Amino acid sequence: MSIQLNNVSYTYMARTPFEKQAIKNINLEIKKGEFVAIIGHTGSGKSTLVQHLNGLLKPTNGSITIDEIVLGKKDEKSKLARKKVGMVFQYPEHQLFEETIYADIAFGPKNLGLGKKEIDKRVRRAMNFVNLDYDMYKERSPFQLSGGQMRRVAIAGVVALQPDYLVLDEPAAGLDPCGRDAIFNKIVELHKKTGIAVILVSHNMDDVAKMASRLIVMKSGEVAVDGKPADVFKETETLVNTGLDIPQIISLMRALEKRGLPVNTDVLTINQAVDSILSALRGKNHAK
Ligand SMILES: Nc1ncnc2c1ncn2[C@@H]1O[C@H](COP(=O)(O)OP(=O)(O)OP(=O)(O)O)[C@@H](O)[C@H]1O
Repeated sequence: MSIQLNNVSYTYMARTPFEKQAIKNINLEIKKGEFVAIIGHTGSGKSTLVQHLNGLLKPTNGSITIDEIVLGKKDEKSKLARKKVGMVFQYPEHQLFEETIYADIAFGPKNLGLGKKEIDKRVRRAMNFVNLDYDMYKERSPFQLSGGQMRRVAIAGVVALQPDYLVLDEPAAGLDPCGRDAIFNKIVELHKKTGIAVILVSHNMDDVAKMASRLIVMKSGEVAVDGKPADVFKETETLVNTGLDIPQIISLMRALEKRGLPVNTDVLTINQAVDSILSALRGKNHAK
């Protein structure tokens, strides 16, 4: 079970004087259950790429399959396959439009043709998931909420669809550090609890290093590197050429290693770094 992109290219305003090729010859497979981050400089083609994953954009060349169903045909199978992919756009709160939070979250499940009982169950679960108290918030207008809360309602609306693949395009853009952490913790929790595949677009290496088990680095519309975070961060030259920084935690570990402390430079989290530094220091003390 996977989403496959076979030699996918996309050109905006094709065959006009303004045409712009945004992605070129992309071959990728994203399997069910993966946590993939797509990272790259602004304009590298990340948003264009992910808008292909649920058939929102149709490739100028190449093809996309979801669980072996080819997208783009107007048949029932293709429509059902697209519904397996939930999409949270940049600034999703701009897409809230119903009068109540309940109605906004229920909108997608209603469109799936689900019954009232099932819709209610999903709305409750989705609100609970994003930490919005059902009884307190269900009748409120989404437009009376803070930016972070509006964002949570928008994410709940996609979660309520119970997709197999969840695509999030910069879901924490514009939020303060607390809001960012809250959103990212929820995404990680959802992934762990349900096994949903997460495809997360980000500019920020530090954010994705902690969460994703695979990084896809985009440069000028192409995939520059694709692999496990620790392996991707070893491609320092490519990353620098791509305009990306390696995570600060890895820079720190490399600096310590250069100064003679035998630390593990593959660590991705603060806890791993602390453990590695402590054990390197203990080793040094033993050697004395
Ligand atoms: N609607 C559009 N019409 C014309 N060109 C576009 C359009 N959307 C994007 N582009 C161009 O396609 C290229 C890739 O854009 P895209 O938005 O996919 O990049 P991105 O990596 O997601 O950037 P960002 O991080 O800034 O969101 C850019 O050169 C951009 O200017």
